[in-house]
Amino acid sequence: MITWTTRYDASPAAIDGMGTQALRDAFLIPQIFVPGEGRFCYTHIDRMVVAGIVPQDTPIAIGEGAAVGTPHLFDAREGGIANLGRGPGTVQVDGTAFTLAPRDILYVGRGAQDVVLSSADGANPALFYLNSVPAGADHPHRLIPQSEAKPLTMGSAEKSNARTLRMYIHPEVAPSCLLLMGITDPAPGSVWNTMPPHLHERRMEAYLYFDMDTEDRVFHLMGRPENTRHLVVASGDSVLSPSWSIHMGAGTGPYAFVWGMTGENQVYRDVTPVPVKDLT
Ligand SMILES: O=C(O)C(=O)C[C@H](O)C(=O)CO
Repeated sequence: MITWTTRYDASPAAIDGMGTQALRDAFLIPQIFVPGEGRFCYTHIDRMVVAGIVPQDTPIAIGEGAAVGTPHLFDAREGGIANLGRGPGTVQVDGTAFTLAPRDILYVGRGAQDVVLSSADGANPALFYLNSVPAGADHPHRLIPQSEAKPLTMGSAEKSNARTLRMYIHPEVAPSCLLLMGITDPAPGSVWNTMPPHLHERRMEAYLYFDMDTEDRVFHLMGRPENTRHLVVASGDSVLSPSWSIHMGAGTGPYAFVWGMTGENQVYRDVTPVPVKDLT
């Protein structure tokens, strides 16, 4: 079964009037992985589609495009599909099979029609996570194993923010039209991600937190630098970060997250860092 929800964009001023639930309804996509289902969210934030797909014994086809107004989902879009489960899974794109080990990402180029996802073992299913954005150019489908991603080490243990960020869909690794996608792992004992917090006015971003203990939470910070809010996030929750919002988070235990971006450019360092002392 595939279900779709929608999120409209919100302005920086809108968060002034939002209580906790309104904030969550606008910026959080809760529990995206449901066994046997595909949960899709059409966001009006740069029209990114965010989805979790968990095939068990039956493959799940996601190529149909009614929800985006084209015959097929990828007629005018590209996408990245990460396997965040513990077991392998396969994505068939127009008859070509790509097998994704845990932490591999498949780039699906514009024009794909039949896209069918399956798990090798329904009892230990692949957890497929999709970011899809409008595309104006064709790039070939490409499997990016974790070993081919470009790692960047950032932060320090002294500041509790040492972490490894791996770029998968990025011009230096696997070209795309405007999608960027990667996975960040805080080092053991480090809790903070995305330090220093920053804005990138020319790109939106979606986070998907995963590999967390059921008891743990990440406190994800968002909002304008002078007007911050927080979202309490569990494993399998996705957070939408409009271009006007800072983003950073701290976890109560180990976690990882997938980041996906789109917008005007693919310049990862086109960001405006905000010193922590300037946040209020
Ligand atoms: O921990 C980090 O730093 C990140 O992963 C940063 C994200 O990639 C990001 O926010 C990019 O703008």
